[in-house]
Order: sequence, then C-alpha cells, then structure tokens
Amino acid sequence: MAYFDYTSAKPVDERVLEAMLPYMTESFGNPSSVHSYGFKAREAVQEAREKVAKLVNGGGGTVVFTSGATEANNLAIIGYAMRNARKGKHILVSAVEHMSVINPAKFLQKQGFEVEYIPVGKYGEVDVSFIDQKLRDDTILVSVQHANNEIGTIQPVEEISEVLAGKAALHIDATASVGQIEVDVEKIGADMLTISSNDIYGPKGVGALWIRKEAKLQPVILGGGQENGLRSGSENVPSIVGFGKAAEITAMEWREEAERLRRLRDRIIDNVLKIEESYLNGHPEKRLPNNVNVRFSYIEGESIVLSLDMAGIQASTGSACSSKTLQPSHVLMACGLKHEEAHGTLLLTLGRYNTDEDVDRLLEVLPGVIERLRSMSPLYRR
Ligand SMILES: Cc1ncc(COP(=O)(O)O)c(C=O)c1O
Repeated sequence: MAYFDYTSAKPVDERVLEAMLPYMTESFGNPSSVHSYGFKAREAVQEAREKVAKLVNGGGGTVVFTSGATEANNLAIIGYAMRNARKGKHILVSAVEHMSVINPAKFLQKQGFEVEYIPVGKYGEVDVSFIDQKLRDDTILVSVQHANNEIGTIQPVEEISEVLAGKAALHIDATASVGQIEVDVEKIGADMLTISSNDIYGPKGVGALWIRKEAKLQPVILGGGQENGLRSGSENVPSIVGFGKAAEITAMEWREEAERLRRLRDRIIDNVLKIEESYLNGHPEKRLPNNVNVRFSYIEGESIVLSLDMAGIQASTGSACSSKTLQPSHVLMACGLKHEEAHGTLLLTLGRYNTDEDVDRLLEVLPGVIERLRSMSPLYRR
C-alpha cells in the first residue's frame, strides 16, 4: 500500500493515542465538576490549550476548542460578524476558501451582510490589491486561508495583514498549513486562526479557534457556557488531550518532516510532469511541502484514483469534503480552469509514513494508468 491522501485523513500518532487513553477510562471526569475528578480533567484541558496556543505562538490570545476546523471556521465567521455588526456589515472572503468558510459567509449574506469574494490568480494566490481597493470603513472581517488544502498554494497572509493595518479583523484558516510550514499568529498578524487536530496526527472530531484577546465574538453553540462561554457542551476531554499532545509533538518535529516531504514531493512533481499534457495546479514554489496536484488532459480524475487504488495506491481528485457534490472544484475554477480541465485532476498529499519506495511505486504505476485511460478516451487524439 502507498497512501497519498493525508489531507483527507491522517492516522493518530501512537504517542497521542497513549496520552488520550487514561482520559477514556480512569480519568473520565467532567471539567465542570467541582471535585477531584473534575479538577484533573480541567487541568488536562488547560494544559492542552496551552500546548495548542504555543504551537502557533498564541500567547496573546486564547484557544477555544471545537468539534473541528469546520466549527472553528463557523465560529470565526458567524460569531465575529454577529458580535461586531454594529461596526459594519462588509466582509471579504477569498474565492478559494474551504466551504466551511464560504457557506457561513453565504449564510451571513442572507442575514443582510455584504460579502465580497477576493479573486485569485492562476496559481490560486489571493489578489492583495483587491483587498486594498475594497477595504471600507464598514469592513469588519477578512478571511483568507494560510494555505490551500487542494492546490497547496501558500497565501501572502503577512502582506494582507499589513494592508488591513488593524482596520478589519483578519481570520486565517490554517487547517492545511499547521505542521507543514511555520504558523505564527504574531508574524501573520492574525486576529483569529483555525487549527485542526487530525491534520497534525491528532484525533478527528476536535479542532480549535485561536482568538486574539481584543477580538470579541458571539457564540454559535449555546448551552452551559463552557469554553469561556464561546462553545457550550461538555468538553471532549480525551480528544482535547490528544490534540494537545499532537501540538506538542508537531512543534518539535515539523521542520525536519517538512524537509523530508518536500524532497519526496519534488521527486513526484519532476517525474509526473514528464507525462505528456500534464500540468501542475497551484503555485510552483509557494506551495505546501506535502502537496502534489496535477491535471491530465482527456481523462477524469475519478478514473485515475480508482485505477491507482486497484494498484494499492490511495489518492484523491481534490477536496474530500466536496467530493459528494461531483461539482468541479471551486478552487480550480477560481484559478481559471475550464470544467474539463478541473475534472482531470489528481491530488496526492504526502505524510509521515510515505517513503521513497512509495514514490517509486507511484512513478512506476501512474504513467501506465494515464496511458490506458487515454487509450479509452474519445477525446484523446492518437
Ligand atoms: C482548509 C480547510 N479548512 C477546513 C476544513 C474542514 O475540516 P473538518 O472537516 O475537519 O472540520 C478542511 C478540511 O479538509 C480544510 O482543508
């Protein structure tokens, strides 16, 4: 097996699992309880909060645990807009955001907010000058991802925060970038930042929104007032502990791992692009170390993925989160690709257990798969 779909799902690190287990059995207390079981759980959640904050240099704010990146993005977009609506109702969101940012923005439009979508260039890089032109006195929020999960393009987030100069809050979805490149809320100048646990080999179903002290939000999940009133519901203590452990490990190990993956990535890109009529999606240089996104003319990405799976290689056509809709990726469309071009896309995302042997196997199998599928394609001129 050669697994190249780490952006869709990652295995939990063994060290993380070990840290979680006691909180599923003997240390099962509820952090809100006022007895020793509760105190122990509360302390564990607090420790995890500090570790997650430290990973992004987040001493100037707080971490709110959520059920994942989707909820963190909803909290950032809806929670910030609702709380700050009296300052203005104008919001800017990049066209290549994950649907967990775009759909909350669309929801706000229905509530009377004015949302504008920031266009991107052919490599998916956000047009900073558009933000500069569109910024108004009533602009309250700008949301741009740190890096794109499909095409790997790293966004000029520092430049964006310089343009904003504190005039509007900046939300950064760092789901795809944490653990791959440096993520430092101070260097970026972020006011809110989304982090996902599974993307750093922690458990699924937990994530966080880091929030700068000065940024005020309205909760979107109401109830018992946990997480400082910003996210009600009894805390998922084992998963939060696991997320904290994953953050601690990532802080120590990401640089070396990114270097290793970058080398494997470049080996794949250099060789795959030798296949005729194949093109790289996303930025050639400013790209995540684990991302390879290539399109092949005349064939469908789904057929490539199915053929590779039969050969023991797992890959993807794009965002796993939107594959249910069968629509071409909104990210590739925003980059200016035609429908048929977007459909011929193969996404390979690398991770901890990929080796040179995996890459050898991929490079051995893929050219034959493309050739066979093209030989069956009515579009391919032989
Ligand atoms: C950039 C980005 N943001 C948000 C999400 C949503 O994450 P989740 O489905 O874990 O809530 C994803 C998922 O792939 C993503 O890639």
